[in-house]
Amino acid sequence: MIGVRGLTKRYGDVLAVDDLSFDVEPGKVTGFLGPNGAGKSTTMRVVLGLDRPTSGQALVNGRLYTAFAEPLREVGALLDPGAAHPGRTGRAHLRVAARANGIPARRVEEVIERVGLGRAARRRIKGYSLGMRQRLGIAAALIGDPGVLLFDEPVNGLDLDGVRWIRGLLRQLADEGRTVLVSSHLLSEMEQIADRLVVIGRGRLIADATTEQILGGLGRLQVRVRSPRPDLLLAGFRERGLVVERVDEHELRVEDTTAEEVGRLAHACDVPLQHLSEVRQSLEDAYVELTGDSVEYHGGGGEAEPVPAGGAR
Ligand SMILES: Nc1ncnc2c1ncn2[C@@H]1O[C@H](COP(=O)(O)OP(=O)(O)OP(=O)(O)O)[C@@H](O)[C@H]1O
Repeated sequence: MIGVRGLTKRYGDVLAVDDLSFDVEPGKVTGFLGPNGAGKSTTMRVVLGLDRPTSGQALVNGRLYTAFAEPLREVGALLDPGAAHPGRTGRAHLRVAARANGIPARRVEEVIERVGLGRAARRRIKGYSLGMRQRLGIAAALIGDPGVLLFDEPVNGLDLDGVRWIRGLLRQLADEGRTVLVSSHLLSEMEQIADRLVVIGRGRLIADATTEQILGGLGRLQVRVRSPRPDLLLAGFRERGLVVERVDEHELRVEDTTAEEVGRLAHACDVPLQHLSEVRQSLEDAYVELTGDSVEYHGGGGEAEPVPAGGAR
């Protein structure tokens, strides 16, 4: 169990995490979703005692990380897969971590097997592919058999096999009753992995619910309508409080309604239609809209421009 309470973290002028509160429960994969710079890594670092909060706190099983005598037995984390000493073998790297935490050496062999590192464990880390480094990082996270696990962007840069393997592993770890928090900036990835989602932007909580609830609330229905008299339709729809946008000379897009409703209104306005269809906004578009005001930088074709306070786009 992880409990984040009123967590705020400032780095000088940068407010990385802003009064953030959420819980991560055992037995589920919880996705920690947000655009780049949203504050996911900072939050994870505070949970792991690697950064001090400016205010508020993050507890693991009701205690501060720094209060654990043998923290690797409580919490395991994959933060930076490049952190291992390149001259060591994978096995030696894991043995050092085990010894430092009073964990028996046989556990090293168990985790090597669990992550499928196999014979690569005998080789020096500098020769590892990204996928092997990732497996080694996960082996290190699992070494103390912890009940709480944090993975920061674990599928970044992996090929499809690696991505599938990580998905399967996260599911198994949750099914074993562990608390699993996994961060990503990709909704499409989280959709396939997470039971619950904690969505943040600019350090603030945007949504905290089951993946199903969040996805169900995204992707609004829009109606495309073509007519030789779009001006009349536009005025008629707006009069009835509908949100309408002009797509081109003859086509309008009406938000949050149904084709039936639009057809009825067009008939009431006595305007002929040439086309009427319902389109669901894509989840990616909806996610960008949801977190849009909170994105730290928006690409503007050339140099990225910082967004002024207030989040104007
Ligand atoms: N040590 C630091 N010093 C100064 N600013 C920092 C530091 N660490 C993070 N930040 C800033 O805090 C904000 C949140 O960063 P963080 O890395 O937590 O976001 P993130 O959601 O993990 O993003 P990403 O997906 O890009 O890793 C950013 O504006 C970042 O530049």
